[in-house]
Amino acid sequence: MNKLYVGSEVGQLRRVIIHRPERALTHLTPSNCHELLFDDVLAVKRAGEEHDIFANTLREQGVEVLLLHDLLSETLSVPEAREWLLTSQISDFRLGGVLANDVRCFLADLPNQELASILLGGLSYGELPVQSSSMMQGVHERTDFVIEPLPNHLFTRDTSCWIYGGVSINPMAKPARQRETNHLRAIYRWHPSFAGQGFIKYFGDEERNYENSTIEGGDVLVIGRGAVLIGMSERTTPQGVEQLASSLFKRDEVNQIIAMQLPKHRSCMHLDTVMTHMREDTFSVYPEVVRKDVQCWRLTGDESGQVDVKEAGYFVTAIEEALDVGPLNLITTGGDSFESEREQWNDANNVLTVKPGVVIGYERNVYTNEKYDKAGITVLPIPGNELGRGRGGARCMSCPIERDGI
Ligand SMILES: NC(=O)NCCC[C@H](N)C(=O)O
Repeated sequence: MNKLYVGSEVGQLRRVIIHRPERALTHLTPSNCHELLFDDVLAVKRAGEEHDIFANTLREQGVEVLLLHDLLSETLSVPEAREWLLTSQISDFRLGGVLANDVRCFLADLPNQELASILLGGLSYGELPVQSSSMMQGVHERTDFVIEPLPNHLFTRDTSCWIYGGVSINPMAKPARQRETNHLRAIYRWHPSFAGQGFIKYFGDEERNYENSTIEGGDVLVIGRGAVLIGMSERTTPQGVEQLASSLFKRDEVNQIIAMQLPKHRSCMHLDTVMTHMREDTFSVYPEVVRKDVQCWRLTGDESGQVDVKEAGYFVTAIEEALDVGPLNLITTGGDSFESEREQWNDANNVLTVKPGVVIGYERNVYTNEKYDKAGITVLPIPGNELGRGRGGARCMSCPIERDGI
């Protein structure tokens, strides 16, 4: 077993968790998709095929691919994990004691793969083969959910993120994603690839109300040399950043955090939708958002967990200093202003670097990909006409658990 460690954004990628979307997508409808943070319904079979191409592109680059569905099923074979997941995901507070108990009894008899599929993909009242005495069944339609689907598990980047020798298991900002976190808590606690592997859990492993301290991994860039770049976006709050920072400094895993303020818009819901790292001295940026005047702070601290915050001026200079490189090469979204706005929306800036200067990106972003090519960045193109409707690209769809430093 190799070490669980993510030393950068751009070093050789070695192992990654991704999620092939299946059952959850079959539950997406025009009436519920916006609440579930998708802009449209997807062609389910085609989305799976697109995802298979993504997975194979990673494998061809020598990356070991772990599938979230398999990890969850394997975790469910540990009796304590099964018990914990059934109690926490099908809680009495969520469904009322009577229905929760009936649903848990039904689920407890299912094989691991099938149970994982329902936990990830949801269960409607019409699909529940149990007649409960609970009032809940009486007051709900067949298409209402007993267990809400979690289609955004597709974006494994966000729910947990590895930073050097440990992981943050993230309290998510939006209700549609909050149940995802327990799946990752269970996997990291009980799955044999993780249990007892001696990695650090920086933040989010406790079952408690984290209130406003939310973090999502799309905002966290492990830029290397002990530095971390974090976006404070629609999802990640300054309170969340300070909590994570304190734990990172306490464990002595990080020497500085650069925190950037972002507008609270869906088009830039996470930092990685407007900025990704492609080579040690090269970033992709969407210039409409990643502007010179964004507010930026440098956080430092020590093993007491105390965090010191100072204004850091221009974020590019802060990154150059942290990495001891310069000047940084910023490749902006391609095309005229119409084209670049359209391509950013379709995740042209959200590429996954597999090794320095080699990235996976959606093939549809022709203007931006051309600019990458001209700058000497190799784009391994994947189709994303279906997957992209969830508003995430290759970086969003991957959770690296093992990657070299720079
Ligand atoms: N890192 C990312 O930007 N992830 C994409 C998340 C898309 C998802 N539909 C969401 O709204 O959370």
